[in-house]
Amino acid sequence: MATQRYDIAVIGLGPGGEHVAGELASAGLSVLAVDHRLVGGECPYWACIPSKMMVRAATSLAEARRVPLLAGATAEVIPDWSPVADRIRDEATDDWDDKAAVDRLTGKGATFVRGTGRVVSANEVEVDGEAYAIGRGIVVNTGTNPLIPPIDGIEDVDIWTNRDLVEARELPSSIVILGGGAIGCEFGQVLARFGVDVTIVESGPRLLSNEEPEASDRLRQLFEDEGVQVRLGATATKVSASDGRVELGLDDGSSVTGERLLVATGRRVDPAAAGLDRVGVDPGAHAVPVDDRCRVTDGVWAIGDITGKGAFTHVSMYQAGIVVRDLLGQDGPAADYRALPRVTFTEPEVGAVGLTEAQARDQGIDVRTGSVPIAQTSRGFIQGPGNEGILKLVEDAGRGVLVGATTMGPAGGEVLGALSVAVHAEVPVETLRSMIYAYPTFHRGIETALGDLG
Ligand SMILES: Cc1cc2nc3c(=O)[nH]c(=O)nc-3n(C[C@H](O)[C@H](O)[C@H](O)COP(=O)(O)OP(=O)(O)OC[C@H]3O[C@@H](n4cnc5c(N)ncnc54)[C@H](O)[C@@H]3O)c2cc1C
Ligand SMILES: NC(=O)c1ccc[n+]([C@@H]2O[C@H](COP(=O)([O-])OP(=O)(O)OC[C@H]3O[C@@H](n4cnc5c(N)ncnc54)[C@H](O)[C@@H]3O)[C@@H](O)[C@H]2O)c1
Repeated sequence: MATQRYDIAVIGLGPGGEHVAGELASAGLSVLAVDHRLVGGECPYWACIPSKMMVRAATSLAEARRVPLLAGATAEVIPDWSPVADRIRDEATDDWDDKAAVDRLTGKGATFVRGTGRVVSANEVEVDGEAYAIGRGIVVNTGTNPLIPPIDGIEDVDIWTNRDLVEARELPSSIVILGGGAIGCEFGQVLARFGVDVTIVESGPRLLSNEEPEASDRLRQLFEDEGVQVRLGATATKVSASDGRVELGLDDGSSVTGERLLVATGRRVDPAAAGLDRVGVDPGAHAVPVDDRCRVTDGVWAIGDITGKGAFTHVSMYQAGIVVRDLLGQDGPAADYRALPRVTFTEPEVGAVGLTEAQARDQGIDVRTGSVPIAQTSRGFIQGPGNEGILKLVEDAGRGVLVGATTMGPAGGEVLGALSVAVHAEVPVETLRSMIYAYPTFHRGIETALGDLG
């Protein structure tokens, strides 16, 4: 029997859950906010922020190595992981202490409980066995955990996930990375630039398989030029460890070895762990079904990676805003994922929004594409070393609007901004063609790619 009552329970305080709890408490509702680890979730402590600090450091090494090509001589650039590890501890994670975040949340009036929460019904939750009656709504933002594939021998090997690498004080001399998605590519390039011998093993035919093949192919080439070994279409059949090395056997009979094995093969959603099976969600679901207000059922909302709408912090925050409005009875647009932006922070950055060419064709859209290699633009020419990339547009020719774009190149994630507006607002291609694009910018490549649509 629940003796304590709240208007709202937020189970899991990833970026979106923390926002929902804070906003609703500030609006005067009584809010029970629950997390069994750190307030803020994966993003600030083991994901976006520390990984982008690593990228920042690795990019500075790459730029220093370009000095002889552009600006004279440098003393030898000697990579050292200590400043990165220190920055992650001191500036990003406060040594994995969330006191500041907890204070911020409770300062807004929420009650924070550190524990494992579970939905019991649409008006009751449980935290470590303690029951709470919930009057107005339960919001679930429990995120994901690294997915460990069932490879023969893997349970006997001390594998790394993103969490181990982010916490590492020292780097191994060599590493095998299983998975060539966003995590594998970002970390793989960082580690290679710090002198680690990196092998990426990807079971699919290309890196960043959700993005345009042109981007994947360029990235693979660049990685190989930097000394990263890329094994595509390779399935791991067994793994073992001995003498301080991990050996991964592959389906073609070959094997790869490294001091460490980093598993980056996607994420696992566990609806039942959050009690969502109690309100009708299939416990084996790979994503929690939600409507366009992120409702699972009457009285229960879900946001973030578990909804399968894009495992990004900006999706979690976007959905949080929708749920806050819904719970406060305010008007506002429903969720619309047509112009979902994403950026993989390799160098060059791979920015993308909306549909790829293949996805647009699969939807039966009358597709026209236009593209330009960044090196062929004025700014790319000026940039010289490090100017690799491509800008590609996907047009719905029937409607004369862009439905997708890829901005791979220096500052690719920033160039993406203009094209996110174009896709989101369905700006007519003719209007985009009539604009003035500043010279010589990277985004001016958009004009050239528009001219190439055909
Ligand atoms: C290495 C890496 C790099 C990334 N880089 C980027 C990036 O650059 N940009 C970007 O947009 N995204 C990035 N992401 C993805 C991003 O981290 C997630 O999309 C983001 O954290 C949002 O997740 P979420 O809202 O689902 O919750 P999460 O951040 O996963 O947080 C969920 C919270 O719920 C808690 N929890 C779980 N179960 C329970 C329970 N039963 N009871 C109580 N608490 C519970 C957990 O302790 C956790 O604090 C990256 C991910 C990784 C792994
Ligand atoms: N910059 C960013 O926004 C950013 C950065 C990192 C992670 N993320 C988010 O985190 C999520 C998880 O990242 P991720 O890289 O783990 O997942 P992912 O889904 O992006 O990539 C996983 C890759 O592993 C491969 N794979 C799966 N099983 C395999 C196996 N047994 N052997 C070899 N390869 C295998 C898949 O084919 C896929 O290419 C991403 O979906 C992304 O949304 C975002």
